[in-house]
Order: sequence, then C-alpha cells, then structure tokens
Amino acid sequence: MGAVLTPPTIRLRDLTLGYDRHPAVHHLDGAIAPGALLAICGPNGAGKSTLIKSIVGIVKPMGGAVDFGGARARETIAYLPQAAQIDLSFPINVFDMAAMGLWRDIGPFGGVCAAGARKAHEALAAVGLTGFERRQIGALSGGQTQRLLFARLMLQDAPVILLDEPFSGIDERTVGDLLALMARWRGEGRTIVAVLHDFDMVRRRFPETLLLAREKIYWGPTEAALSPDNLARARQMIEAFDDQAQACARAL
Ligand SMILES: Nc1ncnc2c1ncn2[C@@H]1O[C@H](COP(=O)(O)OP(=O)(O)OP(=O)(O)O)[C@@H](O)[C@H]1O
Repeated sequence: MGAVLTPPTIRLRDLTLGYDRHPAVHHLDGAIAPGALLAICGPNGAGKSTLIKSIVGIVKPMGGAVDFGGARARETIAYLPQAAQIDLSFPINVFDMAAMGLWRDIGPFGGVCAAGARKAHEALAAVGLTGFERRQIGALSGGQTQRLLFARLMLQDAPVILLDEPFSGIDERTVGDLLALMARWRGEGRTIVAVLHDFDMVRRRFPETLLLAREKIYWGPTEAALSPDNLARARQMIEAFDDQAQACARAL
C-alpha cells in the first residue's frame, strides 16, 4: 500500500436516518477520530448497517449530517458491505475483482498497468489467495470470498475503512488472518470502523465502541459501552420500538 493520507475526523451531527420516512437511527451525535478503531454493536435492526451506509453516502440523512471536514467520501472511504449484498453470480474472476480496488488509480475504463497488476498479485498473496487468480468469484468459499474482498480493500488504499460484519460465517483461521490485516491498517494510521456481533472479539480488539439501538446507547471505551446495563437497555429499546413509527416528534 502507498503512503497513508491522514484520515479526516468524521462528525455525525444530529444524524437521523431512515427509509420511506420511517426513522431507523435517531439524532446521533459523535465524532470518529483519525486513526480510531471503532466497533459498532447492537441488536438486529439497531441501525448499524444503515449508519455505515450513511457514512459511505449510500443512505442520505433525513436530518442532520455526516461531515468529513471538507474531504470527499469517495476519495476517503473503502467499504466492505455485508456478504449477502454482494452478487457472486457476476461473471468476473478473482484477479479482476481484486483489481477493481485500483479504480481510483486507473479510472472506471482503464486497464491495469504492470505496476497495478503487481500490486493486485501482492494483495492476493497477502490474503492467501495466490493461485486463485483465474477462478470465477462464484466458485469461492465464503472465507475465500471474504479474503478476496479484503484484498480489494487493500488496493483501494483508503484512509478510512468501513466493514459491515466482516467475519460472519468465517472460520477462526481466516478471522485471525483478517484481524492481522486490520492491525496492519491501524498501524498505518487508518481509521477502521466495523459492525460486529462478537462481543468477545470487540472487547479484545476494539478500544472504542458505539452501542446503537436506533439511538446512541453509549459511545466510548468498549468495556463501559458493553456493560450489562447498557446491553440490557439496548435490547429493551429494540423490543419497545414501533417499526412503523413516522418521523419522530423532535424536528428532523
Ligand atoms: N432498504 C431498506 N428499506 C426499508 N427499511 C430498511 C431497509 N434497510 C433496513 N431497513 C430497516 O431499518 C432498520 C435498521 O436496519 P439495519 O440493517 O440498519 O440494522 P442492523 O443493526 O444493521 O441489523 P442486523 O444486525 O440485523 O444486520 C430495520 O428496521 C430494517 O428493517
């Protein structure tokens, strides 16, 4: 990977997000500092993916804003969506899929130059996929697919990396390899934000956690965020929530 740009502070200002006027995340304030290693946790339906998508720019705010201090999301963020959202039937091989991470260098219609091809081979080697270059992505296992997506992220070389459930359905060895890659990214000064359900892993690896249940339950040191009281409150919030509620009474 090349030199790392300093990641911007990402500020969430009174952010309200939703679909068809039904809010999914309410009035969220907070800042993700440059170089942060932040976990986003919470029950199913808490709004974690929605929040990540709003930072990427896929979900537009119903109220408030995501602010990168002047930086452009496109040039700042690499995003790993949930595995279920990736179309594995698309006819593309492993090498070409990884090389898509170079699009910022080569543009949407450019070919991969020799230096780009070398970088793509190095990234595939770093995730243990040497020898799989010509294989169609639909013929990979779940763990191999996740390794490939990490290789593509490496090539994007972005200062901010957002990961939505990067380890679901992945075996221990692959998780270990991908965690090592994340540790390397952190050492390079990148900001990493990951949606995770494995609290033990979050406690071991992530110093900071946002516990979300449609609204912020706690944002701070992981041990405090994942206290039994906070986890119980998060569960209650989700159980009590009316999924069909319209925009809340507070002005959006
Ligand atoms: N495209 C969509 N259209 C309408 N509603 C949606 C859409 N995506 C998500 N929602 C709703 O928004 C709420 C938050 O969903 P989101 O996927 O952000 O939760 P999550 O915390 O990531 O959940 P999980 O842990 O189950 O992945 C849910 O009630 C969900 O049904």
